[in-house]
Formats: sequence, C-alpha cells, structure tokens
Amino acid sequence: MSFRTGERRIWDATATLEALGAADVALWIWEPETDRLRLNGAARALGLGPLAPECSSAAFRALALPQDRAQAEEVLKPREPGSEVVARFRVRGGETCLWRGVWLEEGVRAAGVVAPETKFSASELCDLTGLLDRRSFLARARERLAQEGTHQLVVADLDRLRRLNEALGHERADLVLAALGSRLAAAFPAQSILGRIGEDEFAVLCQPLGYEPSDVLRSALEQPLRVAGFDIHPTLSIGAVSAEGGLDAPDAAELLRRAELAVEAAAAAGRGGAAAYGRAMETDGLSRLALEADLRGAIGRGEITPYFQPIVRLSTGALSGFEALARWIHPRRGMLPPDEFLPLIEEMGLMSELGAHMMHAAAQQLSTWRAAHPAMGNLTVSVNLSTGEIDRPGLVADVAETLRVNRLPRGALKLEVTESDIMRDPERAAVILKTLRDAGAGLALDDFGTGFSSLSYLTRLPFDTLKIDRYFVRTMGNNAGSAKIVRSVVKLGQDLDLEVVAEGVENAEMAHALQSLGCDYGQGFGYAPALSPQEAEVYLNEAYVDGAAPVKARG
Ligand SMILES: Nc1nc2c(ncn2[C@@H]2O[C@@H]3COP(=O)(O)O[C@H]4[C@@H](O)[C@H](n5cnc6c(=O)[nH]c(N)nc65)O[C@@H]4COP(=O)(O)O[C@H]3[C@H]2O)c(=O)[nH]1
Ligand SMILES: [Ca+2]
Repeated sequence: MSFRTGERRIWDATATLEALGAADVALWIWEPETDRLRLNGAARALGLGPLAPECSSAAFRALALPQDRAQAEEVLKPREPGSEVVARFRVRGGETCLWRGVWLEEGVRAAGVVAPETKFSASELCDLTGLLDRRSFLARARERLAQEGTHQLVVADLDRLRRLNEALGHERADLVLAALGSRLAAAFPAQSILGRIGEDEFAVLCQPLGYEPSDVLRSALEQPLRVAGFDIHPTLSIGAVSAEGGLDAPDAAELLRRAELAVEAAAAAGRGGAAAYGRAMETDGLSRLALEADLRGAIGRGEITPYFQPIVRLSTGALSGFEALARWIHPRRGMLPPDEFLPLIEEMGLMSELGAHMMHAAAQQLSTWRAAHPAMGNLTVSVNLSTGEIDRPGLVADVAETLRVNRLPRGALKLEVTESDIMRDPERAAVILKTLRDAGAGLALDDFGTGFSSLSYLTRLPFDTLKIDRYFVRTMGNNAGSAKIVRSVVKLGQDLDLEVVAEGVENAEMAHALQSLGCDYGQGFGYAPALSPQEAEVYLNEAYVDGAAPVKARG
C-alpha cells in the first residue's frame, strides 16, 4: 500500500485505513489541534486503548507504563505528511502493543492501526540485563529499519568475559553483566533498541546522536566496577555500521552480521578497539570447516612459524629483542594472522602443541642469531603463552630443556603471560612462575592494564618485564585515563625495577610521549611489524644493539 511520488514514499493511508476498518482492525486517529485521540471499537475490545472512544494526549500518555512513555510520545509528535509512525509500548496491565500509522496532513492528523504484541513479552528479555535477547532484538531492528533515515548499529563485545567468569565465578560475573546492562540502558535515548545478543555481546540500534554511538557505548560501559573486592575495568571491542532505512534497507540480520565482522576486526586490532564495517572485512568465503581441516597437521608440516617483531629502546631506537608472533603460511590463502586461526587452534585443543612449537622454533632462531652476531649478547626473544598454558604439565621441564639444547643464557627466552591468566589462581601462578624463573626463563606480563586485578600482587610475582597494552598507548593522546594508566604502569615498573615495554608504538609522536613518561622500551608498526626470519636478519644487521654500536659496524 505504498507508492512513490518523485523521491518521496507515501503510504496511501486513507485507502489502507478503509480496508483495515472493514476487516475489524483496531484503528486510531490523532488530531493534535483538538488534542483528541480516537479509537474504534476493535481497539477497545483488545483492551489496548482507553475505554472511552476518545481521549486526550495526557490520558494517552498515562496509558503507557512510565518507562515506555517516550515511545508513546512517538505517536503524538507532529510530523510532515507521509511520515510514518511506529511505536511500541506496554500499556497498563502489561500488554505490549505496536502502533503504526502515518501523518496525513502536516501536524493536523495522523492515523493508523494498533495491535497487541505478544512476541516481546518479558520472556524475550535477557533475565540478567533486562535487554532484548538476540531474536527479539533482530525482530525490532527489522521494523525500525523500515523507517526512512539513517540508522546506526553498534555492537560491543566484552573482552575476556570467559576469563572474568573463571576469575570471579559465574554469579559475580553475572553481576558485572547486569550492571553493564543498566548502564547501557541509561546511556542511550529511550527510543533506541538495546539488546544483549550473545553471551558477552551488547547491541544498540539508534538514530544518529550527533556524536559517535561507539563513544557513548564505550564511556557507558568502560567505567570501572567493583565486584567482590575486585576492581574490574571492562574493556570492549566495538564494531559499528550504519544504513539507510526504508524500502531498500538491508535486512537486520545482515546488518548485524556486518557489525559483528567489524567487532572481530576491532578485537584483532587489539583489545579495547573499535572498527567501522568495511567491505574488506568480507573474507573469500572459504568456510571455517575447510580451515579446520587445513589446520590439522599444519603445525607438523611447518606451516605455522614464528615471525619476529623488534622491541627497541625508545631513546635510541636500538634493538633489544624480538617478540615471536605466530603466522600461518597457508598453502592457498597465503599468510594468515593469529586471530584467524588461534581461536580454532584453541577449540581443537592444539594450544599446547602450538605453544611448544613456537617456543622451540623461536629459541632455535635466537640461538642461530646469537651465534652469527656475538655482539648481540643481550638479545632476547619472547613467546606468548596461551590461556591456561602456564598450567601445562611439563612446561617447566620443556623450558629448561629448550634453553639447554639451544645454549641460551638465563633470561634470553622470555615468556609473555597475560594478567588474567594469572588472576585465575594467583597463588598457584606465583609458584609456577617462580619455577619457570628458576629454570631460566624471563617473564613478561602481557597486555598490562586490561585486566581487573589489584597491583599489589605484582610485587610478589617474579616478572622482569611489564608490557603496556596497546589500547592505552593508542588512546593516551586524547584520553586522560589512558595517559594516567601509562604513567602509573611506568612508575610501577621503575619502583619494582622492571623493564616496561609499550606495545603498539605507531609513530614518532607516540614514542616521544612514552619517553617523556619514562617508558624505556617499545614495539610497534612505527619500528617494524612482525618480520619473517630473513627480514629480521636484515633488521638485525642494520640495527643498533641496545646500549652498543651498530651490530654491522662491529661485524
Ligand atoms: N595496531 C597495532 N598492532 C600492532 C603494532 N605492533 C604490533 N602489533 C600487533 O600486536 C600484536 C602483539 O601481540 P599480542 O598483544 O601478544 O597479541 C597476540 C597474541 O596474544 C596472540 N599470539 C600471537 N602469536 C602467538 C603464539 O605463538 N602463541 C599464542 N599463544 N598466542 C599468540 O595473537 C595476538 C595477535 O597477534 P598479531 O596479530 O601478531 O598482533 C601482534 C602485532 O602484530 C602496532 O603498532 N599497532
Ligand atoms: Ca604478547
């Protein structure tokens, strides 16, 4: 029942209303000038309107439950002729109803239909947060997208929810989720559609707010929380996409898929990231199953190998060491970054195999470099331990054996462990870390600042390096909170006599800012990305060794 006049789409309301009236559908007509809202008999029979055949706007508002009044207002607000009216609210008595209609003459009269909406009863809401669940979110989004105008969909993924669960227990982690849900509801205008669409995923569909919805989301949800004596600093990966509503609007599920792709890209770019959907995020359609099949045996075939990202002294640019980062050289797809295969490796239970392989390969490479460049006596290589790997039986023996076989001195091979991995069981972690240190491993605390721990336990753990998460480095220029975190981590490092390495140093400005905060070491695209062993060799030849002359000059 709609047609186009020029560019404008107009619903032929009179014809529609006549047809519907004959079909005994509940109809309403609203005339602001006389402050009269009229309903036909069918509406009253449904218990959706006032018992009288007409009511004032005030009485109409009073029909809606207080928290839904803003939605009722949507029906009353005068608009241009042809504008659609869509509102859903619960009326007293608990029934949710959907009001749809159209403005017939500008500000003079609107008319439409009203129907009970049982799909969205309380059971469709997430119990914990009171937000819509995924299905209901999609259903409402679909309707909203039918409205002309720009719509923005933002999806936020709570980083490391699983680890939060492990550390706090489900009940307390649920409290965190509930708190986040109510913060979200308070942060967006009432007509926004809010959902908890996955275990750790929130979504908002809104009209342009005049500022970035990702920022609103972030500042609403990333405030620290205190639960069960823990200070929790939630961090989010955020994806955003916008779309024009109306006849040609994309389907809600498709829009959600794009926003979730953007979330993945943001998460891959670093915890606490945000990304806008872009075409390039679509992969070549090779299915996950195919990838899984390829992954079996990939480690054994030597397809997954360490690449090496330089870690440098910020004041001189001199090379201090490398971080080994896994790359999968896929026979058909080319080089794949860890975020495309690590989750699969984890699901397939291959994490220990990968960890052992990366450590052996990186140690062997370091040993080769040390033999070729005697001047580089202090060169280190770090490898990442995956979640739970610290508990791997035989890890300590494996480290000791690796150092022995490759004739590496104490501290040359570093293990990077994340804060939350330790927080699962700090007492146990302390014992394991100490045996690892005794076996000769260096220990770095990775992604520092993103966890939810108190700092005091650090003094009791045998770390020699703190790595500041790149989220703080990236945002310290325009976010006072991030700058404070960087400053206090650097200070903490100095007090505890630890090396502090900033991750994600992308340009000279960041390097200078970090130095002025007293940070000594950095790694990032500003120096070099992760390099193949051959490229790293070239870098080694050209680099200055930390605190010494160029390696090349010293032969
Ligand atoms: N935006 C930005 N990013 C930068 C910059 N400099 C370096 N990066 C990226 O930051 C990541 C640093 O590693 P991570 O935080 O430990 O994060 C790593 C680490 O947690 C994990 N990972 C990588 N290799 C291994 C491995 O062998 N074992 C395990 N368990 N995890 C690994 O995968 C994560 C992602 O690795 P990559 O994709 O290689 O991503 C690397 C690196 O390429 C920069 O200036 N800007
Ligand atoms: Ca790392």
